Amino acid sequence: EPVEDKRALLDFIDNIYHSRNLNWDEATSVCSGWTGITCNSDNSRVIAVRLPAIGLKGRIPMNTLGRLSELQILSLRSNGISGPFPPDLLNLGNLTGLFLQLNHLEGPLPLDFSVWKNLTLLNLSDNEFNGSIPLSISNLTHLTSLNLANNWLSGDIPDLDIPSMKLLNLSNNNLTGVIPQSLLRFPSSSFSGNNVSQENSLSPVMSPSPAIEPKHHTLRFSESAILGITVGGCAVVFTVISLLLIFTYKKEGEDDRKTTGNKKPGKQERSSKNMVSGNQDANSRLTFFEGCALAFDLEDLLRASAEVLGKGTFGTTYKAALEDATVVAVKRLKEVFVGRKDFERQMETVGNIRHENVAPLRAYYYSKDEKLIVYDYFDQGSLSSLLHANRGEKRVPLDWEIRLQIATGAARGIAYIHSQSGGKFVHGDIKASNIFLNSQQYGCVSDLGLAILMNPISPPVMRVAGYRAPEVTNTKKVSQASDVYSFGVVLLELLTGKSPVHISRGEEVTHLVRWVNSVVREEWTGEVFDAELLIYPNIEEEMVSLLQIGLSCVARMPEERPRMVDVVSMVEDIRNMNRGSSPSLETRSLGSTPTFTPKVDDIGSSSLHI
Ligand SMILES: Nc1ncnc2c1ncn2[C@@H]1O[C@H](COP(=O)(O)OP(=O)(O)OP(=O)(O)O)[C@@H](O)[C@H]1O
Repeated sequence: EPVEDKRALLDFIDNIYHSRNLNWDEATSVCSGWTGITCNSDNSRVIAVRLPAIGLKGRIPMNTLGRLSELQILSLRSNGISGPFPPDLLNLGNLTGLFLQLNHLEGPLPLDFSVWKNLTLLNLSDNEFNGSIPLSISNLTHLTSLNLANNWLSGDIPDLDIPSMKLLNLSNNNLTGVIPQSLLRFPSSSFSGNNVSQENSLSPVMSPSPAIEPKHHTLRFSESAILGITVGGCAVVFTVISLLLIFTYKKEGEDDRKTTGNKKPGKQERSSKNMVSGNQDANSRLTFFEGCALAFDLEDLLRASAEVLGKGTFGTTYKAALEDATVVAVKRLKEVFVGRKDFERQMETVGNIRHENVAPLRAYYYSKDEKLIVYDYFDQGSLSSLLHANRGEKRVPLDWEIRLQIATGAARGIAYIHSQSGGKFVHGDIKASNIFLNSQQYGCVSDLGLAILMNPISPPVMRVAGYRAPEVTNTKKVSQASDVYSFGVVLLELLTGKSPVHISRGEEVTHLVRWVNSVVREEWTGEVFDAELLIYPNIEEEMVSLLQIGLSCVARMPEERPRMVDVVSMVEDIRNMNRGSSPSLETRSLGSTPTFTPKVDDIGSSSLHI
């Protein structure tokens, strides 16, 4: 526990106004989930403070943050910090990233930037800084990105000859004179909104730039173009999250411009963005859940690099990489059926569900045009991709141990979900693409509670239909029993390696539940298991046990399915049973499940023969 750093942080937060509550409790460890705080690997020092859009107002108190001498990243963007450049920050000699954009800082920039010799990312844009750009910035030999746009900086642009610099934005200031030769590799947009020229330079025409364009420039794509890309299922990296929000911004920005006569367009855009991302406008902001260590705002999402992960029933999901290296999954919901109140109520319920086998909902955003939800990003992919992707030569088999852990974890997660809201909560969309691996490599369920927000008459696509219980004819009819059915299909998928609806023998479409039932009836049980599993010794009995559980879950009549808590103990018993004495394979039948006996009519009375 870095006691000194903790004290410094408490001194900081106790002495500055902030409208969003933080979970910085003196009684808890600063390194164990304090919002926006990251410690080093042995928890001896705080190395990152990220507090964007928490409604900070006023000056940064003296002798507070400056005591965090090992700090590498400081992000206080999108707040209402005012006054001169905080002198305290000059003590942070180990900073690699400093993000103070979108505040109300004023006066000159610090004269000597050499104190931050390790700085790679510097963003002081969208403030009210004036005076000239200090030449000492050129001493920052590791700098890769410099953004001073939308300030009131004046005078000549100094010769910032920094070979590592890939991104430069000095636009919308009052800079004059000639662009130095060393900066001509950057696009003209880096200097727009100033009174600068390229005259007198050796090359009269801008040379093609090897530098990366600032990401927010991609805002000029049209929504329809992006939707086209999305529908095309393209997985190339785009800066598209920004586009999800552009209409909201555009509208407000336009209104702003109509009502003010300011000739600095950048600043007007800024204020409209602030209104959306700040905390004042309760109607359109990202709402975070208690205990969430993530700290970013819409502004950050706007700038994020985003990759389309896939398009599902409820919308499109993106992997968004924020400037500070935080990676999240953002789901853009389409056709939300309910109004704001119901949506928020459901989000609050879901957001407060915390269990190691339930993917935590981190934040949501609701406006008339956009509904977004933010989750942690799971970098191993979903159970669906683990099972079905790369079935060719490059395939890494999903071993039995992990499959059993996925089943156990997901079952526990669903059982926990069912215990919420007075034992009435329904997931509504259990399927392999909504199950991920948690840090212990157990299953973890995501996307809970979305089904009832969506249009109840949307027809299920075939992929989804395979998981849907027979009685669910529209999304309003989902129930805990239908979750159990869907989980049963997931178990069958885990065991067979086959999708719930798959093509077999050429064109013929096979429904997994029917296929497994018929193979079992024919007493060819051994045929159902994924060939990948057959290489593991001594797991037949466990596979058969899991198959029994799966088949009991997919019973046709809802009342004949086990409850999820029973499923959990049955799945857990598979391992317990194996450790103790267990009946031999020959003597076990489908009807011998310890805690639940499925009806013979549904699954047949035949013994399982391998
Ligand atoms: N938090 C996440 N981390 C990593 N990948 C994710 C995350 N959430 C979703 N995905 C993946 O993104 C893709 C699209 O997900 P999405 O939830 O939009 O659709 P789906 O799960 O296929 O269908 P549905 O919308 O019906 O649940 C899927 O492959 C899913 O596994």
